[in-house]
Amino acid sequence: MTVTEATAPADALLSVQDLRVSFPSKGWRAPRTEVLKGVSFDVRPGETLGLVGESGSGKTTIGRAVLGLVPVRSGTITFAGERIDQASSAHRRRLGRDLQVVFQDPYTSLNPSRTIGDTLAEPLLGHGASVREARGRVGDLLARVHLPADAAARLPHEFSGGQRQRVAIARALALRPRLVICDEPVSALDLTTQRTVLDLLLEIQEETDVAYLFVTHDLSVVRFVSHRVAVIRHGQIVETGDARIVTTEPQHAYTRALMLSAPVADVTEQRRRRQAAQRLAEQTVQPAADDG
Ligand SMILES: Nc1ncnc2c1ncn2[C@@H]1O[C@H](COP(=O)(O)OP(=O)(O)OP(=O)(O)O)[C@@H](O)[C@H]1O
Repeated sequence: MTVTEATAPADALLSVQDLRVSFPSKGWRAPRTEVLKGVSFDVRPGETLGLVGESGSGKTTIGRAVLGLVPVRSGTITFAGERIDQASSAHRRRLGRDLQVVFQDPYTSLNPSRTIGDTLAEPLLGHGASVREARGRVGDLLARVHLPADAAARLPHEFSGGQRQRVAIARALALRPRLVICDEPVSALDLTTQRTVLDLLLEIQEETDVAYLFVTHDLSVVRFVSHRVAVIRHGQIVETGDARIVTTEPQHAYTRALMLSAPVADVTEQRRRRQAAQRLAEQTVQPAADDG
C-alpha cells in the first residue's frame, strides 16, 4: 500500500500533483526513461517538507522541475495559487522573488571571480533595488548568516565550505523568498559544520516563516529539520507524514529499509541492519505493484 495523505491542504504554498518527468534514453529508438512517475505532495507556508530517498530516486529532479529547469511531461505544479509548471521566462523571473534554491556544492555554486558582496547584491539590483539599498541589505544578509561585514569585499576561495554555504543561503534569502529548495545543502560538509548550517536554516525559518523543500538522502538530517517527510523511491512517493512518526514508526517497508541502512558505529550491528534492510528492500522491489 502507498501511504500518503488523503487530500491536499487548501493553504498549500507549493502543490505538486501527479508530476511526471522523463528523459531521453541512449539510442534514438529507445523509449524515454520515466524518472518521476506521478509524484504528489504539498508544502505549507513556513513548514519544512523533507524529501528523502536513496541516490537516483528522483529527489533532485523534483526540485529542478519546481524551478523550471527540467520539462514537465504531465501533472501540475502550483505555487502561491498560480500554475508554474509551464511558466514563461518572464513569469520565472518574477517567481525568483519568492522561490529560491540552495545547491549541494558550495564550491561550484558561487562565481569564483565575483566578490561575496557582488554575489549578494546581484539579485537585489536585478529586482529594482538602488545601489545604496543593495549595499545596506548585503550588510544585513552577512550579519544574518553570521559572517563579518568585511566578507563583502572578499572572493569565495577565501572561505571554507561551511562559510560558502552560508553565503549561498544569504543569496537565496536576499529577496525574502517564501520557499527555498534546499538540495542536499549540507552533504558536502563535515558533521560539525552540517549542524551549524542546519541550525542557521532553522533560525532563519523561525524569524521569517520561510518554507523549505529539503532534499536529502540522510534520514538523521531530515528528522532534524523537517516538519513532514515524503519518502521517494524509483520516482514515486511511498510514504508521507509527520517527520517524527515517519522516522520512528515508518509504515512502508522501503522507509524501514532506508532507516536500517543508515550508518551506525557498531560494525556487527551495522551488518545486521544491512542484512535486514536488504530483506526489506527485496520485499519492495516492485513499489508500483502494491499501491493501494
Ligand atoms: N538531465 C537528465 N538526463 C537524463 N537522465 C537524468 C537527468 N537528470 C537526472 N537523470 C536521471 O534521473 C534519475 C534520478 O536522478 P536525480 O538526480 O533526480 O536523483 P536523486 O534522488 O536526486 O539522486 P542523488 O541523491 O544521487 O542526487 C537518475 O537515474 C538520473 O540519472
